[in-house]
Amino acid sequence: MRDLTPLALVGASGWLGRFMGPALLRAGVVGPGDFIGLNRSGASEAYAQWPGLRWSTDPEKGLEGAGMVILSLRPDEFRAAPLRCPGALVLSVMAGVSMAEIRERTGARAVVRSMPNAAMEIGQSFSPWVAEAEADDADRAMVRAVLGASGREEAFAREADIDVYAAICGAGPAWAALLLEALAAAGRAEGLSPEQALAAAEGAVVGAGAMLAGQGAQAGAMVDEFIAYAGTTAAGLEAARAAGFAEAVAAGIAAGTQKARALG
Ligand SMILES: NC(=O)C1=CN([C@@H]2O[C@H](COP(=O)(O)OP(=O)(O)OC[C@H]3O[C@@H](n4cnc5c(N)ncnc54)[C@H](O)[C@@H]3O)[C@@H](O)[C@H]2O)C=CC1
Ligand SMILES: O=C(O)[C@@H]1CCC=N1
Repeated sequence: MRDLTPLALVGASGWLGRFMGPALLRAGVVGPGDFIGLNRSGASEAYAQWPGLRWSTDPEKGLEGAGMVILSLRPDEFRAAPLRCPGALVLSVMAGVSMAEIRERTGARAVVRSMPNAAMEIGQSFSPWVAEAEADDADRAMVRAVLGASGREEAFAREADIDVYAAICGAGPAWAALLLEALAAAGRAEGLSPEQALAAAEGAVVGAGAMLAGQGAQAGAMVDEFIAYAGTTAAGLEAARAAGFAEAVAAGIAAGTQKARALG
């Protein structure tokens, strides 16, 4: 079977990388001897429990012989650096950089794109991914293992959809934070102290998030049930709808999707 090691993580000390790398090592997806961390600023503290890891600031040397390369750097950084890794399986988490461009710039054997999110920090990212036809079963299994070490992964078919995934899933924690913050601000406006408002908003968002796990298909029915109840929740939901709640979210997702498309 083809050897996908060593695995090189470019951007290993970045926002996502410093959680993704340690998660891979903890889960044993790769052994410490088969991991190469690449980062311009060197090793992050997040890797302190693996003192013998191979680190490089030089992509030319760091990527030499890599069986798999994860690209977790920003699109403009990717475009500015020579990141050649001919023959490697490349998994990119970059927004907006197409498979075709990644293949051309890296010389990859096969390219996979994913859109994880910052919940990688707690091993709770939802990470949809799409693979080129060139990726074989072993490549796909490795991608599942890599992304699965930081949460839940799910394959999808059309690369074009990844820009929408960027707007919804990539930004996932930001959307929940925005809702929490808006709830807290509204609580303050209704007379709660800042502390009370934050505790109330956090409690509502966190508890609801846990309750909705695996229940996405029921969300519409749940809203209908609350509306039919005709109590305080219904009053709130109806006023928010009338004020353009759905339109505001749709505008946000359209803008995020557009931005991802424009990066390409
Ligand atoms: N932060 C997030 O919530 C999400 C980010 N993404 C995508 O993930 C990618 C990485 O994002 P972040 O971790 O937020 O970025 P970041 O800016 O925190 O990390 C990128 C790291 O790559 C390093 N780097 C840049 N060029 C390099 C090079 N040539 N060689 C070695 N290291 C290099 C930088 O020093 C930095 O530490 C981006 O393309 C972004 O679109 C996707 C989903 C969510
Ligand atoms: O905000 C960003 O550009 C990155 C990519 C998708 C989510 N976060």
